[in-house]
Amino acid sequence: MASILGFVRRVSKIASPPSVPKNEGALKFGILGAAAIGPEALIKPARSHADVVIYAVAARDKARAQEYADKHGITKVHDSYQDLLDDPEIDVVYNPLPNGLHFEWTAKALLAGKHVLLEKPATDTAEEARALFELAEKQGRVLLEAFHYRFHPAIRRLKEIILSQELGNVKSITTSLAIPKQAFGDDDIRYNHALGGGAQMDVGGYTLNALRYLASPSQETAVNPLEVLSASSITYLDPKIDRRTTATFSFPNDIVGTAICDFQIGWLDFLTGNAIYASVECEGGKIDMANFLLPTIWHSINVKPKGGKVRTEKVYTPLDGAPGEEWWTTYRYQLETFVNRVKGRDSGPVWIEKEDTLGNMEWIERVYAKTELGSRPASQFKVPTV
Ligand SMILES: NC(=O)C1=CN([C@@H]2O[C@H](COP(=O)(O)OP(=O)(O)OC[C@H]3O[C@@H](n4cnc5c(N)ncnc54)[C@H](OP(=O)(O)O)[C@@H]3O)[C@@H](O)[C@H]2O)C=CC1
Ligand SMILES: O=C1OC[C@@H](O)[C@H](O)[C@H]1O
Repeated sequence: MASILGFVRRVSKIASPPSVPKNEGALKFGILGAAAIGPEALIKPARSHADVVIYAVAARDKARAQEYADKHGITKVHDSYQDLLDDPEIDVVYNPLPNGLHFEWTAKALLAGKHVLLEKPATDTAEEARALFELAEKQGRVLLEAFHYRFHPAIRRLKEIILSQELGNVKSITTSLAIPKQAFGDDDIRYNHALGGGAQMDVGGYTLNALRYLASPSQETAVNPLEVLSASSITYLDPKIDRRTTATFSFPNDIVGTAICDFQIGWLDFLTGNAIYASVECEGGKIDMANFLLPTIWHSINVKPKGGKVRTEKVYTPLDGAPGEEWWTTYRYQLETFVNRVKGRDSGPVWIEKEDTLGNMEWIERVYAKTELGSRPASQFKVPTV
């Protein structure tokens, strides 16, 4: 009963988070594109953050941007993406454009002197991601690839249990992120090769990132695989667009990792726990985490010692006493840390470092090399010398 009440309380607060008065000097964010993900990933989380104002939006069609602004209480509507970047009032740019446009518009935002919260995957290629981080360093600006799930205390607790060696050494890890069939129409950006589509680019970025994080020997870092052992895809609409990819990797310390991503699983599989999970096989038993992606809604971490009793843990607030509420989404935790970084405050232990992003992009490309679908096309945009 208590857990049902907790679920209802969290879900209603996620849907309608409380608003707080804004501080003087709050960061002004501008959003590129009237993106579907904007409200969940930034606009709603910002309501409860005193140092964040969602100030401006621009879309290719101004009427669409105006509609988005009216709906979400955004003050300023710009005529174009570039106009938004040229607005001196804006401190931070949120880039939720299609993957194939991440490189160009993040580079332009950094060149305009903005900090950037960049949707995953960072770019189409590792080389592009490296160029963005080099530019961010030159410009002295914060750049974060928004792997939001890493900021939630639940995934950190899973990692802590692994590192405690309670069940001994890790032998293998499987991560899965699958979306029900009807979620995306055939015209979705995810099925568009020129825009950087494909399951491995999208949901597969998380499953790879989670493998790299859970296989690493320390709480704060991710480790790169040694090799893609096998990879196979089911394509859809376009011979280069994977709607499902399964890849296995060897990792240091004799760990084998399997990452499964899919845009089209059946509802029954989705609703019965076969869609979003991380499963860690250790010498002395198994640890399963259901819903590592959006744990605020609901999750469970089941620790199953061989021949022993199963223990279930659920973690909604940081165990180290850092700020957090049980209804904070992964995006809200991420925003807290991002703002602290931009403001030059102590931002705590969690961050997606440059090398983490570069590793993810490199190994996404290696999976596409193994399946022979090939990397997504690099941007034509050339970063001017600064
Ligand atoms: N962190 C997370 O949980 C999630 C992250 N994402 C990531 O966010 C990004 C956007 O995803 P999502 O919001 O679902 O996508 P949308 O389909 O809503 O597209 C985002 C925006 O892209 C703009 N756009 C610019 N050029 C094009 C073009 N040629 N074709 C189509 N759209 C274009 C549109 O802007 P305009 O309004 O100007 O027309 C649109 O609003 C992706 O990188 C995705 O991986 C997505 C979902 C969840
Ligand atoms: O969180 C997510 O879930 C659904 C995906 O397609 C999306 O792009 C991703 O970021």
